[in-house]
Amino acid sequence: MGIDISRSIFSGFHRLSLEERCARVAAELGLSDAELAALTGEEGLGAEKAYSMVENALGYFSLPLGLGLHLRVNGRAYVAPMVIEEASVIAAVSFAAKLVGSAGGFIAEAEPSLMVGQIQLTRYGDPAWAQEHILAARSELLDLANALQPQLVRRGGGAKDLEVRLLDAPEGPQGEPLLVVHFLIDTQEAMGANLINTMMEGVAPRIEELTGGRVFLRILSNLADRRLARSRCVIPEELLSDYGMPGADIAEGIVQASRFAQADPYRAATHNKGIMNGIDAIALATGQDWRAIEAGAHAYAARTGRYGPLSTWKREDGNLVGEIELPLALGTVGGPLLVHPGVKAAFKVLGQPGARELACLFASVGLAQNLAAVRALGSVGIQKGHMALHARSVAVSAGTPPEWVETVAARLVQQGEVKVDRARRVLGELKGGVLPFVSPHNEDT
Ligand SMILES: CC(C)(COP(=O)([O-])OP(=O)([O-])OC[C@H]1O[C@@H](n2cnc3c(N)ncnc32)[C@H](O)[C@@H]1OP(=O)([O-])[O-])[C@@H](O)C(=O)NCCC(=O)NCCSC(=O)C[C@@](C)(O)CC(=O)[O-]
Ligand SMILES: NC(=O)C1=CN([C@@H]2O[C@H](COP(=O)(O)OP(=O)(O)OC[C@H]3O[C@@H](n4cnc5c(N)ncnc54)[C@H](OP(=O)(O)O)[C@@H]3O)[C@@H](O)[C@H]2O)C=CC1
Repeated sequence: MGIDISRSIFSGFHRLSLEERCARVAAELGLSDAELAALTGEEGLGAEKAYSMVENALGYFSLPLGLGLHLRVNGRAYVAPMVIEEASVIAAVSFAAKLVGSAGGFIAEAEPSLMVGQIQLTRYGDPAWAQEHILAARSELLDLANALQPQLVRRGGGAKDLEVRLLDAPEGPQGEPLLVVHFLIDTQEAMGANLINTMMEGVAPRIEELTGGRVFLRILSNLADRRLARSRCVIPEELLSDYGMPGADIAEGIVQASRFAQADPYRAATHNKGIMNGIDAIALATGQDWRAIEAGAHAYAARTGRYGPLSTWKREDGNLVGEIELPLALGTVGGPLLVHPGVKAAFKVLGQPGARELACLFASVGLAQNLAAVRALGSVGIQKGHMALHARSVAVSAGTPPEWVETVAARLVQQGEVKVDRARRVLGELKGGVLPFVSPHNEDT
């Protein structure tokens, strides 16, 4: 199932009330009452399911879920469920997606689901001899690994190759070099950690037999650099004009942000945090292992030995061109995907994508979030858009009743001080009848 973005059915969605949003989403995406209830959290995980998922469970914990809108990737339109506690991220993704959509959308690709399983071998004697013996048994070892996951092999996946790596000992030349066997495993629709770990534990004894060495660790690597996803967008500069500034100036600010991130790891960390704002949020909504995604992304950002940005921006022939590349080990089967009703509903909203299609979408969401942030940072600054939206949570933190939240938030933005103390004062003035009341949903924040 896909949605037709050309009808702009979700334009102005943020101006609707909660009830109107639910009705619109259910109607446009064909959600049943049960699916809608699962998505909104009304019929969520439940204590019993939580009990089966983690240890010492007491219950479950809620976070806001919103929809990233206007996303167009490889010609297909998506509504992206996003779970996040931070204001302005979902607005930013939707904003940038709308902008990129008006220029044709994102073009993305994702590599097959090839992951690395690692086996650490010690006390093997001569490194060249051990390496030779392992490589000579390559077919036997791959067959052994595959015999442990016959279903995966039947689906076209499984262990495809192995490599032997010799690494310098961390203690220096006096230490034994580290010998690490890498199995390259196609995990198909699974993220793959459990599949791989089973294989690594199963083949390790044979590696000990072959070399007379001793195996210690047997585990996947989260640096999933054989499972990269890439997304790209090309935006004519005139589409960028805003805040009374020409598009060329906005594009220049974005390119300067990119140069800054390329030159300075201090900036690159924040640049990538912005990217992960979007990716983590859709990862949570779709039940992914977001720690694995985070670990992979940052390790990849440091692959050259110097931490750098996951995305870059340049100006080319009157266009702004953005590109992102990162490892994305995603699953559409297994784990919480079967258990959590909200995750199942999120997949329905996304049109049941496969793992590689999902990775194309994740990369595009990351690039969209990055575009919105660097566009603001390189022009008017982040606070204008971000603090205006953050003001609503500040108003709630100050104890503002729901019907007054918009009024208090608007006042905080107007006064240029988005703080809880100030919100309490504004609330006091409202209660004392000093300020007029503004109804929610009838004005932009
Ligand atoms: C906040 C905006 C989008 C406003 O921008 P705007 O110009 O007021 O937006 P607009 O009124 O032109 O609306 C355009 C579209 O944006 C969306 N939109 C617009 N407003 C809303 C809203 N209230 N709720 C939901 N969606 C909204 C919405 O999709 C709308 O289209 P429509 O659906 O109406 O046809 C803009 O100022 C912006 O993108 N700012 C950047 C915000 C940002 O990046 N936040 C991330 C958190 S900051 C951070 O943690 C990361 C950082 C910054 O440190 C990373 C880094 O340093 O690189
Ligand atoms: N470092 C890390 O990142 C670690 C992460 N984890 C956790 O591991 C979990 C992910 O491991 P993963 O192995 O993906 O999950 P699962 O253990 O849930 O395995 C996925 C299952 O899906 C089944 N399956 C059905 N259809 C397919 C298909 N088309 N392609 C592939 N598999 C299919 C496979 O079973 P069958 O082939 O038998 O049908 C497989 O057992 C996450 O919960 C993660 O948090 C665990 C340890 C470490």
